[in-house]
Amino acid sequence: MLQKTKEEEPKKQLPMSMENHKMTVMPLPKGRNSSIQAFIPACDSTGNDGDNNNITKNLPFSKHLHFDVCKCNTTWLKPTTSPFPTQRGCNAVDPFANPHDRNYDQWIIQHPSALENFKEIVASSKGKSIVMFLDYDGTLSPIVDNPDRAFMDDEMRDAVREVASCFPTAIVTGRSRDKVYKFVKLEELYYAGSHGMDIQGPKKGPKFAKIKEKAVVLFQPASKFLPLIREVYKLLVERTKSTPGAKVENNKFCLSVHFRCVDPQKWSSLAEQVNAIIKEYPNLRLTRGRKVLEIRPIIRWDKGKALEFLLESLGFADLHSVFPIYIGDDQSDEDAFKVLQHRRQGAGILVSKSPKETGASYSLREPAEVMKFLHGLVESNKVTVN
Ligand SMILES: O=P(O)(O)OC[C@H]1O[C@H](O[C@H]2O[C@H](CO)[C@@H](O)[C@H](O)[C@H]2O)[C@H](O)[C@@H](O)[C@@H]1O
Repeated sequence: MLQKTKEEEPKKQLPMSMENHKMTVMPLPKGRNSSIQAFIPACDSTGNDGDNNNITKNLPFSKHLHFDVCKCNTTWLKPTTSPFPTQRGCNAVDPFANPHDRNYDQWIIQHPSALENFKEIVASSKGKSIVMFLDYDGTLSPIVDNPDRAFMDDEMRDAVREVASCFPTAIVTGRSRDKVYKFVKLEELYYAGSHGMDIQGPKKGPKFAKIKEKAVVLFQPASKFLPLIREVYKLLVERTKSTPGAKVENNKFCLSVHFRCVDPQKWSSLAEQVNAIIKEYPNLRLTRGRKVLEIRPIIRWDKGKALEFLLESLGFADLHSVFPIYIGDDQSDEDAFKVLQHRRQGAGILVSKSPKETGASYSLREPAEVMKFLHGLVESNKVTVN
């Protein structure tokens, strides 16, 4: 049964153009069991760790060819011209590789390394203003068992600080804004917490000429859901406490139920518990991340909408003069990749070591590569400026 939901319009003090952004109702998964299954990740035969639920084998090559930057079909035959050495060298397919590697090798042709194609990305951004969007978990910090200890190291912080000194930079995360700020600790950034439902501009005034000072003070399109979220948080804590390892995280406008430390035999019953609660609340919906179930208000506001909102608020609505770069690792980041695909603008970069169905044009394997990429951008900006 498709759940009938009320269409919720965020109350706005929005830029005029945002008023045209239609909210659409997200259909919830059909049927009890199918919805539960939809949220239970399974390890695949290639030995992936179960985070990557969208692993697809033998992806059709034409599926995600919405590249803003030129990606000639034959570039993979050439050795890399990137200044960055990578683990995999060039992208040529090895016909004798084992099936898992072959899947990766095919996938990487569609989503080539942002490091190996660094010059291409920079060339595409030439004459345009880069705006950086960075997810947090799995992108700036490694995935760890305890979400309260997902610290970002100082080297990464320096890299983000430097990038933010060159380009407007936003952290876009499922975490609460306060919590991610405690991890990142940089005042000069934009923060979009709770999957973009809690946006705040930099505490330190941005120095970019084009940006109106404090263009975004605070934007919280889901604020009226706050009492509901608090209520459901308590319920979830109460009802999941019998499942060892389960952890409920309050992300202010959304909630996370972590099952990374839960015995896989108990994943299904945990998902049933969560699902049963969500069924009682038609104004909430369930999505899935890396070993986490995410409970959010029904409004169609996500990381993609947050990206559009920030671009417009920053005065960067003009498609031709702006080059947004979005880096993220999780399912929720796909909403932002889709926006870039749709606008045929900028570059979406997925952080993943294994093939995943994605709307991102490029890939990076892990946070360490994200850091190299950020350093590269800073260096290339110095060359441009000087
Ligand atoms: O949008 P993000 O910044 O990627 O946030 C998505 C979720 O990230 C966090 O959970 C993930 O990272 C944890 C720490 O490494 C890990 O233990 C967990 O399994 C991952 O799903 C965060 O704790 C969640 O609330 C966010 O929804």
